[in-house]
Amino acid sequence: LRDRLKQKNNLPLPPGPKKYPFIGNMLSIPQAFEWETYARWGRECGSDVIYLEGPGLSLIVLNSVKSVTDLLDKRSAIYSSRPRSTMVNEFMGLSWLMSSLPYGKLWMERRRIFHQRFHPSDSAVYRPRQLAHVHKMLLQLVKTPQEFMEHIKYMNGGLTLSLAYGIRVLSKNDPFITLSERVAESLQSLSNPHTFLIDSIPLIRYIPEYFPSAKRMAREWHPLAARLRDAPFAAAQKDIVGADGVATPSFVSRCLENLVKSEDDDKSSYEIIKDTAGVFFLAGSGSTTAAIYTIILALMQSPDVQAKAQQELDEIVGRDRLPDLCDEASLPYLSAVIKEAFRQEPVPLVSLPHSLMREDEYEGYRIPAHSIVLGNAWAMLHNEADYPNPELFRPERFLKEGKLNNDVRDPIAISFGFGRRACPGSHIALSTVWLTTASILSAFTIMKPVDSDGKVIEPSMEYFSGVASQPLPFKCDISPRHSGVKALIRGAIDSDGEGMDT
Ligand code: HEM
Repeated sequence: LRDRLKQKNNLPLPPGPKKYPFIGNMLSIPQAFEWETYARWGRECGSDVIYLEGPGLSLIVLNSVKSVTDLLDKRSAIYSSRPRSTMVNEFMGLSWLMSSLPYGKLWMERRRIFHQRFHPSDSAVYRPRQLAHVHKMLLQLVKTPQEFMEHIKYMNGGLTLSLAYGIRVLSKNDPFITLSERVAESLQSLSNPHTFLIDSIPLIRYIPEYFPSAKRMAREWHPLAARLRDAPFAAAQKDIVGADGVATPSFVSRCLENLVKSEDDDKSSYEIIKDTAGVFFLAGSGSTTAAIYTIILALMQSPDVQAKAQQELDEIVGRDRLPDLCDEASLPYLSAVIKEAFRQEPVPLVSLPHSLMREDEYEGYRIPAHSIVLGNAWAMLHNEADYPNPELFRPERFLKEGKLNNDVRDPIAISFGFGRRACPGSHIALSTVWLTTASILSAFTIMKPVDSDGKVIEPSMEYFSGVASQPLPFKCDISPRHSGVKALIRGAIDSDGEGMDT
């Protein structure tokens, strides 16, 4: 063993951009849109695995599907921890969040209960509520189409709150939605190495005054994170023991019922349920909303793509009903549109940071223990070899003879992360994205708005640079495709009826 370790220690580190004494690469890593720089450095070094360093920090960026599969998937037993973060755990008070827990018992307990209660095969639990929330959102689009971004955000927030806690949101200014938005904002910088650098200075936790921004974070974000975990859980518990004793079924209600049945009164069981519901709510709404905004923007920019998707919907679904999840397999063009949107603008451009649990060796390079490992989804999804002319929005690249072409790499397999830490909510996210896109396209036309002089207003196409990539607010003209749209939506809402409560 000693010989082997010695051998590994003699191996070179993977290549990377020029490093300076003491500070390594820290001055050259951009504060924003770093995925494009990582991809360029990879090309310049002729390697899909690059190494960057800073004081107390070693960072590995994986720019190819091969390296991600070899390391994060096949060696996930050692690549599945998360870096310990003073920023997230102590300043922000998010040490309970499953997505930042290190690999180990606490993470496994939470991940297990998530899978048990939201198993992909269990769509009967969430499908009725997805339909009900999407239909409600469609009606809002008829009434105030200019507020489409707000309606989509409320639909996703309402759906996750309903599934996790059985809580119904207010149609405006909902305190829980505002809370989750603020906590999500605080997490936006999480995959940028500058955040890790602050984490890598061990004394920082004792001197928060030294960093004014850290002090502000500690003061503002800590109570918000605690409220996010406690307040909706308390509301759900109150509902369960409410006046009529009838609670809306939810993740929390089912888990608590189970505890009562099993007479398991252990405090830690409550904590696991509370933490898991909290991460479901926080991780579930923002990223799905971001994906839908991207699709709407792409469809507005490509009227010909939109027209083809609508033609397919008219042929298969018709105009007498709204789409349902069971239509998905019959609508390959629409599936290709969604794949192309995930490819062109992946929601997390760089996956959440993984942490290597012990030293490793890959293709003749040494990967130091505790390295932070980032999968650069943007580089993989903009790779010319898999996706020629990657800058173009072209759903046809996924089709052959009118069917989905399985020979083209599926962007969905890259967009939701890797190995044991891959997104556990991907099936809910994908079905919500699909149903929302199909329903909006079947009922509405999305166009660029015009100003008072009749001039088309072009979107800036600018994106917010953070963990979840989302277009900056943009305007769009959404109008019903035919005169029967409102009645169709009202009919769907009437038949959902209990959907809100199943
Ligand atoms: C379009 C929407 C979504 C995208 C693109 C997305 C993507 C991701 C990615 C890339 C990761 C990190 C994976 C890694 O570390 O390799 C992740 C983690 C996670 N996601 Fe999602 N996600 C989405 C929606 C959701 C939804 C709807 C939920 C919950 C219902 C959810 C729950 C989680 C959780 C709990 C984690 C942390 C997993 C862990 O650390 O073990 N996500 N997601």
